[in-house]
Amino acid sequence: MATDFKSIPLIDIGPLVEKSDDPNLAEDQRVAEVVRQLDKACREAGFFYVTGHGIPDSVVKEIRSISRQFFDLPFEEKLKLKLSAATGYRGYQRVGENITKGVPDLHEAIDCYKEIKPGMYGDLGEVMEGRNQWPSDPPHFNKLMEGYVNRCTDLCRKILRGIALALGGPLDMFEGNIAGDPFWVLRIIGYPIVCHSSDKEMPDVKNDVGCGAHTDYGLLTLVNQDDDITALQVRNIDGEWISAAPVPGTFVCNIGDMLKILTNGLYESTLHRVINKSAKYRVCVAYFYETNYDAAVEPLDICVQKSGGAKKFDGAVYGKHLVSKVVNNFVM
Ligand SMILES: N=C(N)NCCCC[C@H](N)C(=O)O
Ligand SMILES: O=C(O)CCC(=O)C(=O)O
Ligand SMILES: [Fe+2]
Repeated sequence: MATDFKSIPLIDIGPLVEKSDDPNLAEDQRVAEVVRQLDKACREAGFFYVTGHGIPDSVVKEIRSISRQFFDLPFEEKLKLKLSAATGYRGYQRVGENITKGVPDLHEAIDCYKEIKPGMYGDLGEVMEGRNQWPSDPPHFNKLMEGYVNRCTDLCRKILRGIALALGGPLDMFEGNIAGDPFWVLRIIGYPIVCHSSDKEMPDVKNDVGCGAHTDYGLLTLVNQDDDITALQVRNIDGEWISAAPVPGTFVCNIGDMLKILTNGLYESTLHRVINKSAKYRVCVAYFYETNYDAAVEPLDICVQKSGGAKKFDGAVYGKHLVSKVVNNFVM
């Protein structure tokens, strides 16, 4: 459960990352300390920074800088990648096109999802079927992002092995039917500065909130945010908004709805929002590590036992949860 946390903890997960494929992981004292910190952070805030993650800073920065290059393009160029139901909701959305709780958000973005081939998941997958739409310039945009997705996938699998231990379960607790074949989402997001009125990219956006309060949908999110702008805010149990100010070299990592269900609420998917009050356009690339697309997610027995013995949440099929969000996320 979220608490009245006032700041977001920072965890050096180096020992876990180095040893994550070692079958004796659980016996390592440095790993045990990381696991203890993960448990505390997940219980208290559902948000934490990670260092020692092993993804080179040069890669993390390049991902943001080529994203910024894309957002700098003329609107007409960006529109060539326009997202629609026909593209499987993959591609570019202009400022104000994404809505959160009925209000248009002050951000533009490219949404990408793991490929779903026609018929792969039957009716469950149909809405999300399609291939991603990548900018053609710079030519290596696609390769760079795909490489980044692979690194993030690998990192999240390792963090989840730590979380499995934190919950007192076996190392592979989230593999197999849960996330042995994890789905992923990548959102490349730009948050304009708040001001001007008659920009054609922002027809009717009277809102100055970059992204309204929401929870993420899957297991774990990795936020790669600009180093010099504080905009992401996390809500604590008293309703206070705690800033996740950038800490260079780290990712902000947070828990999604599927991990809340699996843990029977021991860990919560914490509400967060984004407000860019700075004088600079903000770039963020958010990677979402999800369960298998067709996973039927239910509270894990071990977590039910640890939380009083009663199931607090109904089960959910991840793909259904995603589709129910995605089809309501856009005004098009
Ligand atoms: N895949 C994820 N988590 N995307 C987060 C987007 C949050 C905003 C969205 N309009 C909403 O209301 O959910
Ligand atoms: O821009 C950010 O810092 C976070 C974005 C976010 O919460 C999301 O896309 O789900
Ligand atoms: Fe989010």
